[in-house]
Amino acid sequence: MTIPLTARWVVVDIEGTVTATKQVHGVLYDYARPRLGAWIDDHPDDAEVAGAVRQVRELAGLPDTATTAEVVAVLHEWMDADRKAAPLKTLQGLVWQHGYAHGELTIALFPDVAPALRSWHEAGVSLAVFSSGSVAAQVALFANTTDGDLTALFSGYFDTVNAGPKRETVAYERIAERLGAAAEDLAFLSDVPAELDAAAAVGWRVVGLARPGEPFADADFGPHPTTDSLTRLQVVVPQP
Ligand SMILES: CSCCC(=O)C(=O)COP(=O)(O)O
Ligand SMILES: [Mg+2]
Repeated sequence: MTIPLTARWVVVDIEGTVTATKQVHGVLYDYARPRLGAWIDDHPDDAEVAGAVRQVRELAGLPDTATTAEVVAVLHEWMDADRKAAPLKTLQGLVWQHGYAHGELTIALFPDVAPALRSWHEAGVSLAVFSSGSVAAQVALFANTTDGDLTALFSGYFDTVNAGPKRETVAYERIAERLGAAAEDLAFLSDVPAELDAAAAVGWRVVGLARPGEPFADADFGPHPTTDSLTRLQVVVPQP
C-alpha cells in the first residue's frame, strides 16, 4: 500500500528505520565496547571526553575518583540496556569516527533506504536526521554505508544534545525552529511509537517503520500510518 506524504522536509531516525537494530548493536556497539576504556585513557586532555566521563560519573552516582574501569562498566551496562545516555553517545561517536576513518566499520542500510532517499532528494525534498546517536556518529555513519557516502543528501543532523530527548515534544519544536520550517512541512520517520507521538503532538506529519524482526515491529503505533519500507512512501513537496 502506498502512503502519500506531503512534506518539504523528511527527517529520519537511524536505528530500526534506516538500519537494522542488529547492525547498531552487533557492529557498532560491539566495536565500541572493547575500545571505550583505551579511548578515555588515551585522551586525558580532550575536553569532550573529560566532560562525557564526568557526566557518566554523575548519572551513575559514581564518585569523582571512579576509575576508567568503573566508568566503562557503566557504559557497558547502558549499552546492554540500549540506554541512549548522551555521554555514552558522545564517547561511542568518537570511537566509531576513528573506526570508520580507518576502514574498520561500514554500515549496511535496509535495501530500500538509499534509493528512496536519493529519489526524494532529487524530487526537491530536503532531508535531515534525528537520532540518539551523536551528530558526529550520524555523519560518519552516512558517509560509510554499503551504498556509499550519502552525506550530500542531508541538510541537517540532530541528536539529543542539540535538539533534546526524542520522546519529548520540545525536541521537535527546536528542530523546526532550527530548520526554519513550519511543523506541517516536516515529516518524521521512526520505528518508535513514542517518538512519533511527540512529533505528531506538535503538528509534524509522522510515519512509523514497522520492519519485520525489529524490536517495535509489533508495537501499537496508534493513529500513525506505518510501513515496512520507505519505497511505499510517496513524498510530495507542496507547491508555494
Ligand atoms: C548514529 S550512531 C548509531 C546509532 C545509535 O547509536 C543509536 O543510538 C541510534 O538510535 P536511534 O535514535 O537512531 O534509534
Ligand atoms: Mg530508532
